Amino acid sequence: MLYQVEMTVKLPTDMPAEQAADIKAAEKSYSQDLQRQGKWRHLWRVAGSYSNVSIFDVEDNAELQALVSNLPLFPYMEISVKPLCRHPSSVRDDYS
Ligand SMILES: O=C(O)C[C@H]1C=CC(=O)O1
Repeated sequence: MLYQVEMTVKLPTDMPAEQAADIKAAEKSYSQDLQRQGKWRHLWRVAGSYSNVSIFDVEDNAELQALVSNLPLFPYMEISVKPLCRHPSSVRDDYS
């Protein structure tokens, strides 16, 4: 199943810079691993913000919840999720 996930990062303003850098590095590694597995299909920055729009390709709601809740930045993000299905006018044949 495909999901559009929008994540907005809100780190506490008093978080020490080194701690923030460590969490961001862990997040990068985790997200790149999921991208290489094909589970995190797209990752786009929303211009002018500390938000991203992502497309996840996972088995079901439970797998999405497991992956997203393990994000190192999860405690510091607002997240919205929209389930996607194929558009009848789409000419693409590389996804279901
Ligand atoms: O920067 C972000 O949008 C948050 C998060 C998503 C992937 C990643 O490396 O960081």
